[in-house]
Amino acid sequence: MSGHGTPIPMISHPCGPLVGEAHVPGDKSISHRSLILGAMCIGETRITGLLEGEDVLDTAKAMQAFGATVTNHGDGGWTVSGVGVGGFAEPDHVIDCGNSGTGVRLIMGAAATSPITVTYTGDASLNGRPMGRVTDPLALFGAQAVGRAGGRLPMTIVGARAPVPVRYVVPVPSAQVKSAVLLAGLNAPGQTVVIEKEATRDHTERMLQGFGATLSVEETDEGRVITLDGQPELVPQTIIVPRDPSSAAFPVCAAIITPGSDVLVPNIGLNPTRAGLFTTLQEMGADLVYENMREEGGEPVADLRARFSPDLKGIAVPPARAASMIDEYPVLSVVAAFAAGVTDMQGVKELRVKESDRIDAMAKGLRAAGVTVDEGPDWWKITGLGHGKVPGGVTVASQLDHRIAMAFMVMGMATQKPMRIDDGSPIATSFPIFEDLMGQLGAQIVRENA
Ligand SMILES: O=C(O)C1=C[C@@H](OP(=O)(O)O)[C@@H](O)[C@H](O)C1
Ligand SMILES: C=C(OP(=O)(O)O)C(=O)O
Repeated sequence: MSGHGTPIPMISHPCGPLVGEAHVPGDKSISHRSLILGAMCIGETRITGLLEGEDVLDTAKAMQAFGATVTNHGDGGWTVSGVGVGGFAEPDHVIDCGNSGTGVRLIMGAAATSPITVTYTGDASLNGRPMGRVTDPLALFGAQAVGRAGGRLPMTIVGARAPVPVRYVVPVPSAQVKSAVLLAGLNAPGQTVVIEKEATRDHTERMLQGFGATLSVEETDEGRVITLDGQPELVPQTIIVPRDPSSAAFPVCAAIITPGSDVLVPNIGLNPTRAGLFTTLQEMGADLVYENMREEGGEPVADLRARFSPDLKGIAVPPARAASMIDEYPVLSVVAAFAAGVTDMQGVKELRVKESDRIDAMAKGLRAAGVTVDEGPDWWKITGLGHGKVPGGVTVASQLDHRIAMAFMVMGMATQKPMRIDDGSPIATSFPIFEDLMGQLGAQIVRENA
């Protein structure tokens, strides 16, 4: 859906200890991919634990527009009856991906090597984000894109009639770009090769292999070289979506900064391409432990136990870790405000092209709340004030960005005065049960005018 309707202002009041279990929803990245790959098989893919957030529901609608049958059976159980690789029909309406960069970029890739013409749009946030990073490699396959200035949505892509395989070095660390190229490569003959200099989340590679594609990954001096054999017959799967580490970040960070807290977040995937925040928090001195470490579906999984951490210290976050925690910097910057000393985050220019410019959005709110933030094009530094010393007491613009909205709601749990956001409605894109879940732990988040 484009836009988020009426804004929902929310206030987070300083609260007592957060205690209990936090069952966060399914992984957003894996949910999108389950629907898209399910639509590219002949036969029925079964999915349990799908994230039923707006971003993923928009992808489900898009898959239907391409001819797949997507059915919600309740309780997170979904099926997708696909149309096969190269089987996408031309949609008879514009594909609206709402707020979702992942949704639109992966779908553009999946559709670009079929002989169909598709027009894409989104909300004001998505329509401001760069799409050239995807349409440039799609042009190499033979797809032609016409969008607004600067490669922005709304945009029409005329799919390649006779796609050719591609060898592409991804110029920015982006799993969305890598995935768009691999999904386009599915319907090109021969081998498509994607090279990434920095490893990004590898769900597409793992899931393509799981769906029966022939795909290899080689670590070379050039980077990670991913080779995909085109035009496979994908085989429908049964997928259990793990819980989202990027959503787990919010109750974990809230517990770490709120005195007396003890929160268990069960069943969180710790794929190394996603778990950078948790390592960073441990290096800052957080009382965060992995309990019940195990393997599920070939991925490391643990229950995360986070307790109030009185002796947090600022650290330099290694730039090489950025991709593995890219969506977690907003909430990390909140934790940094409660630490002693400086938290230095380098190599993070991708933060400036997310749902908002996340460095700018966080810096504005943190500064208004009494915290010193220094920033440059691809870095920022937070000078922490320590526990109990962060003033708060301000309203922040969430800028159609769910992670900004949730980060400031977490902050308000431990500031001296409440934190208010002008609009909490974007939270529903990735974490629709956020308010209830945090409320059950003891948070006091209230909707204004409710
Ligand atoms: O591939 C994915 O599922 C995602 C990749 C990341 O984006 P980029 O590829 O733009 O870094 C991340 O920020 C997004 O939330 C999900
Ligand atoms: C960046 C994000 O999502 P997307 O790019 O899919 O909009 C996110 O969820 O933090």
